Amino acid sequence: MAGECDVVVEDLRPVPDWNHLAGVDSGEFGTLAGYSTIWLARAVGDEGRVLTLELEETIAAIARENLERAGVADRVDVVGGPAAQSAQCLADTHTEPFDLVFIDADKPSNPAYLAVALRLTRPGAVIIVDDVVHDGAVVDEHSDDVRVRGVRQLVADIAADPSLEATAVQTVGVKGWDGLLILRRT
Ligand SMILES: C[S@@+](CC[C@H](N)C(=O)[O-])C[C@H]1O[C@@H](n2cnc3c(N)ncnc32)[C@H](O)[C@@H]1O
Repeated sequence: MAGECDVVVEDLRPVPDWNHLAGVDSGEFGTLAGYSTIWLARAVGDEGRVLTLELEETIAAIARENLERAGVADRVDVVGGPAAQSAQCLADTHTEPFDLVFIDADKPSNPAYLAVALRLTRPGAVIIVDDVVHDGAVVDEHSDDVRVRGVRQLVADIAADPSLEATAVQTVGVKGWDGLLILRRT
């Protein structure tokens, strides 16, 4: 690997060899303690793989422990570092596409995550983005909330891409972390 990928691969841990993957594979932006990762890992089954990207190495370590406890660590790779950079490295160096991507990291980066997720998936794949309603704040086109602006740009990018079908679903939330966007590559 060369250039920016050196930082991810050498400073953190090796990006796994995704060329061996078979069956259903999922990617995740934003791991935290691994709660959603465990659901993804159970969903992909014995033959599937999950790659999850987490900025903070200390948090990634907690997620790995939880994945061990849940009995799914053998099918998950937690990669520490900035998700956009790690995903870009994967897109540049591996061809194996994901069947499903879950985007749930820093919200201002949502447009960048969508762009690289499209490089890591093939037609028919599903991409899910969490927290896209923000208690209704996303309808305010003048909002200076960077999370809202990230979601609004994401939605605009999706609307401008005729190869994508998407819908947003409201969910119940009390802290402004609500709403799911589900999109499918046609
Ligand atoms: C909402 S939490 C993820 C929750 C998790 N997906 C779940 O549902 O259980 C967001 C996570 O994204 C991580 N994060 C924030 N900025 C990031 C970045 N630039 N790259 C990767 N991860 C990032 C945070 O450290 C945090 O752990």
